[in-house]
Order: sequence, then structure tokens, then C-alpha cells
Amino acid sequence: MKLDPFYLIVDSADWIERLVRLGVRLVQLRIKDRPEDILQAEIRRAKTICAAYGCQLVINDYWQLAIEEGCDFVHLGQEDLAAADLAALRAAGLKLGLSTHDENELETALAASPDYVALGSVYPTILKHMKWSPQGLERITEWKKRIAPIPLVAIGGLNIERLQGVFNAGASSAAVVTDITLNANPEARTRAWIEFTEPWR
Ligand SMILES: Cc1ncc(COP(=O)(O)OP(=O)(O)O)c(N)n1
Ligand SMILES: Cc1nc(C(=O)O)sc1CCOP(=O)(O)O
Ligand SMILES: [Mg+2]
Repeated sequence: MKLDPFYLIVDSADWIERLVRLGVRLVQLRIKDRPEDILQAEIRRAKTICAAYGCQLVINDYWQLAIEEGCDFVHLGQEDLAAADLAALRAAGLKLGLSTHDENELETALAASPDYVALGSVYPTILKHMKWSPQGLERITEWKKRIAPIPLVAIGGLNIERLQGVFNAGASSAAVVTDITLNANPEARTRAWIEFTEPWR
């Protein structure tokens, strides 16, 4: 499976509406701590927008809702994975991306035959507290060797200036939140990401 090299992660359908129209091809809806009816409405809206613009939508965490809403890609962390019904996910035809942060997590992830493996946090991130030290670029190369031909998503602290190093090290796709959502001009920054990642598309 080929992933788009630019993997946008946002926390609302509003963000998806704002940025996917610019040409984003891979987006994750990552919503935390909202009631189920809101989650369902957000997923529905995100799905409609992504379908209209030919963008692959990935649902973070909420795999049951993703199945119920007819989505086709979920991202799970290791705790999410332990609680998930993989057979149900696969039976519903969902593709699966998995987080990894260390050797043990990589083993667990590979045993689940994921459609991509994410490695983070490559650089320090301000979005969430991480239990692990930043992984660095060498770790990307090591992970790539271990998981090929499964695509590798690099995440954490990424910005445009760091992309060349991340792709040279072996990442298939670069996931990003705050370099775009906290930018003074998220639309311009999104366009810059799309343009910069073009050689890897
Ligand atoms: C592409 C990608 N990689 C990693 C994560 C992190 O997932 P997880 O470890 O489950 O943490 P939360 O995002 O749920 O806080 C991700 N969402 N996407
Ligand atoms: C959601 C997430 N997961 C990570 C992991 O390492 O699993 S790092 C991360 C935050 C990514 O945000 P930013 O691009 O703003 O650093
Ligand atoms: Mg999670």
C-alpha cells in the first residue's frame, strides 16, 4: 500500500473542511474526550468531505464507530489495540495503522499485520506528553529495515524544515499536527507541505 507522504492530523471536521480542499490526500480525525453523538456527527461530516475531495480518512481510536459509520481506515495506539477486536476490524474491511515507540511495541504491532506502522515521537512534541525520549532519525532507518515493505509513518515534532531528513531516513509519510494547526496561516502552511512533499508522492 502506498501512503501519501503528507499525513495531516486534526481534531475536528471543521479543520478537515478548511484544509482538505487544498489538496490534502491523507487525513486523520483525532478527537479526544467528546461524547459519542458528537464523535459520530464529526465522523460523518469528515467522511462526506473526504469523499468529495478524494482524501483518505483515518479515524483515530474509535474503531467501533469507524465500522458503524462505514469508514475504511483506523489508527490505534497500543492500548487501543489491546482492547480492539481485530477480527471484527478486518471482517469490516478496515485498514489499520498502529503506533510504536519501542521494540516491544513494534513486535506487538507487527503481530497484528498493520497496513502502516507509525514511529514517534521523532522530535519533541508539544501536543502531548510522551513517556519516551525523542526517537531521532536513525531510529526511522532502523524501523524501516525492520518493517519493510510495510509503510512507515514518522510523527512528532515535524515541520517542513525537518522533512528532508525524515524521508531520507526512510519514512514513507510524515504526520503532523501543530506545525499546521498552530501556524499563523494554516492554509499557507498546508500548501507548503503539499508542495514540499511532492517528490515523494
Ligand atoms: C499517525 C499516528 N501515529 C501515532 C499516533 C498516536 O496514537 P496513540 O499512541 O494512540 O495516541 P493518541 O493519538 O490516541 O493520543 C497517531 N494518532 N497517529
Ligand atoms: C499524536 C501524536 N502521537 C505521537 C506518537 O509518538 O505516537 S506524537 C503525536 C503528536 C504529533 O503532533 P505534532 O506534529 O504537533 O508534534
Ligand atoms: Mg490512541
